Amino acid sequence: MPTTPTLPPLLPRLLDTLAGYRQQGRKALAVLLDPDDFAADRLLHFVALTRQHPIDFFLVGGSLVLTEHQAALIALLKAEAPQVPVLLFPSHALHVDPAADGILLLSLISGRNPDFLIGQHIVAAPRLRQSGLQVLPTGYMLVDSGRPTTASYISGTAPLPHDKPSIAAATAMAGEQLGLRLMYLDGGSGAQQPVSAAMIRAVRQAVDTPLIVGGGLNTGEKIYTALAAGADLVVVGNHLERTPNFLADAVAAVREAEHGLARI
Ligand SMILES: CC(C)=CCC/C(C)=C/CC/C(C)=C/CC/C(C)=C/COP(=O)(O)OP(=O)(O)O
Ligand SMILES: O=P(O)(O)OC[C@@H](O)CO
Ligand SMILES: [Mg+2]
Repeated sequence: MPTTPTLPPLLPRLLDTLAGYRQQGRKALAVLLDPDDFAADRLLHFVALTRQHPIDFFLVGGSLVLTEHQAALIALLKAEAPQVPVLLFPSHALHVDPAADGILLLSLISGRNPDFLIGQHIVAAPRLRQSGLQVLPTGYMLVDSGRPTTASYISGTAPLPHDKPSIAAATAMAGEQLGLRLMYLDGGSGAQQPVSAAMIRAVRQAVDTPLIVGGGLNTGEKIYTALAAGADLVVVGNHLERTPNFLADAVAAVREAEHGLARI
């Protein structure tokens, strides 16, 4: 007798977890690892650090991504830190890998490039369905950070103006009305200046979804500011790649923001 295929749950567990953070005022930290900068010995050292200074998620992604690098990176994370969920942060339909736990299914709503709004998603959809990955539909907004970033260049889109919180708020509002469940404000990898507190506050007030903020968060102060302005989850990539010991400061800043302590 043919079996009825089981459809994935409407609200995946990871999305539930993030929505829960928002309701409980819990703040979270994700570390972005770029598969193309994969070096097993450095990674092992970094994962050991995360045992002393626990993080909430690993994000795995980059603008190019050679498949075997991504697979090796996920395998290492699953072997060494099985308790930390691994979320794909893809820039292309080719980057779907069922070995991760979930995927930030980004729709680049700050841009006007149909391929990154819906095109890549159509190509990825059957493989995503088959993969069993938890799908987290995410409104992805690139924000001008003073210079072109890899993501703005690769996507061929103009980022949101840095000093226009109201445009970011309306963009997020439209994304939420279209059914997106997370919002991600990103200054872009290696941003010169992070997304402003005013913009984070405006988006926070405009939507009810959990809010992710990343790009150029390279001091505890910047992390604290982003969280205090309303981010639920901050993402740190480049600075931790270069300076793994920054993890202690990053985790401390997240805990301070969570407890509403004033920074000295
Ligand atoms: C539907 C699927 C599966 C994919 C499409 C996903 C979309 C729409 C992506 C939005 C646009 C985009 C190109 C995002 C890039 C996100 C990313 C992985 C940034 C990290 O950039 P790096 O390549 O690490 O930058 P650097 O290494 O140069 O600092
Ligand atoms: O590498 P950084 O600048 O920390 O940025 C992380 C992430 O938000 C990039 O998309
Ligand atoms: Mg990178």
